[in-house]
Amino acid sequence: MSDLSAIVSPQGAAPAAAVQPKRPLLQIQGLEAGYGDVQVLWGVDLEIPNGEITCIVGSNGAGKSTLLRTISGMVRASAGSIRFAGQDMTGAGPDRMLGAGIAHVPEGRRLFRGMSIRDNLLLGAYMRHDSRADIERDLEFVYGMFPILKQREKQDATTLSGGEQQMCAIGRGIMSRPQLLLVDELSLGLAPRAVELLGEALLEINRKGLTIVLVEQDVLTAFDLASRAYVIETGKVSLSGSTAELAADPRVRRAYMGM
Ligand SMILES: Nc1ncnc2c1ncn2[C@@H]1O[C@H](COP(=O)(O)OP(=O)(O)OP(=O)(O)O)[C@@H](O)[C@H]1O
Repeated sequence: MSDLSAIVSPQGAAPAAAVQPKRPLLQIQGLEAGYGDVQVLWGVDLEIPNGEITCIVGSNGAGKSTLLRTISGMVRASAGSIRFAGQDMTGAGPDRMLGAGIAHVPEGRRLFRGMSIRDNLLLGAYMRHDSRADIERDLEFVYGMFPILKQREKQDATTLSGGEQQMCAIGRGIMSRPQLLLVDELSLGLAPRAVELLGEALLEINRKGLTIVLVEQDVLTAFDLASRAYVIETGKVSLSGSTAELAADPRVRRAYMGM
């Protein structure tokens, strides 16, 4: 496998080993956002520590995907602030967010039909200005992580199984050399074995220094992977803490873990 410190440190930032685990990479304050006249997020405060996996859980329609879309600039905030890697990014659109180091793996994967796996992966690198050799090296890193993608690289990406499409979508995110990877619904519609493989891959890239925010309906999967969690209810943060604390909280167990 190639050296991921190069992938997760796009602007010459400190390599993984030097990352301070508790320093917030992303800070959100009073975030409000929605679609037209429909407000979805109501004053969300969030801190994502550098080097960790943080999960966001909550019921259907709570606003989890909207929160990720607002962080990656696809939905514009109507109030509040977004600070990423020490810079004020409030109001930035998707290209600026991606350029700053935020990659978004959207719900439903959204791979491009009629395009090969390789070309879908290369699309993730479209904002990069570094050499072809660097991009090829990162492609080999993704192929090392998910060998099935290499074996099928010329195949139309949308003919892959759901789990393989999720690998391709995560790989496309990694191809932008992010500092922060947002993953919306890792496990939705996938077989348990696929979820296990994808979870192992996320843990591995996190161990190499990549900070991850995971939106996940399956709270047990989310708590297995993440060290911290936020619970979102009707567009507001209702609870937050370590996943160990929240997994022991009767409110979380009753509402989200069926216990
Ligand atoms: N593109 C859109 N246009 C208008 N309303 C939207 C749009 N996307 C989401 N919504 C609405 O915003 C609210 C929050 O949706 P969102 O997808 O963020 O929730 P979620 O917590 O991710 O839920 P789910 O797990 O069901 O996707 C819902 O009421 C939803 O109908």
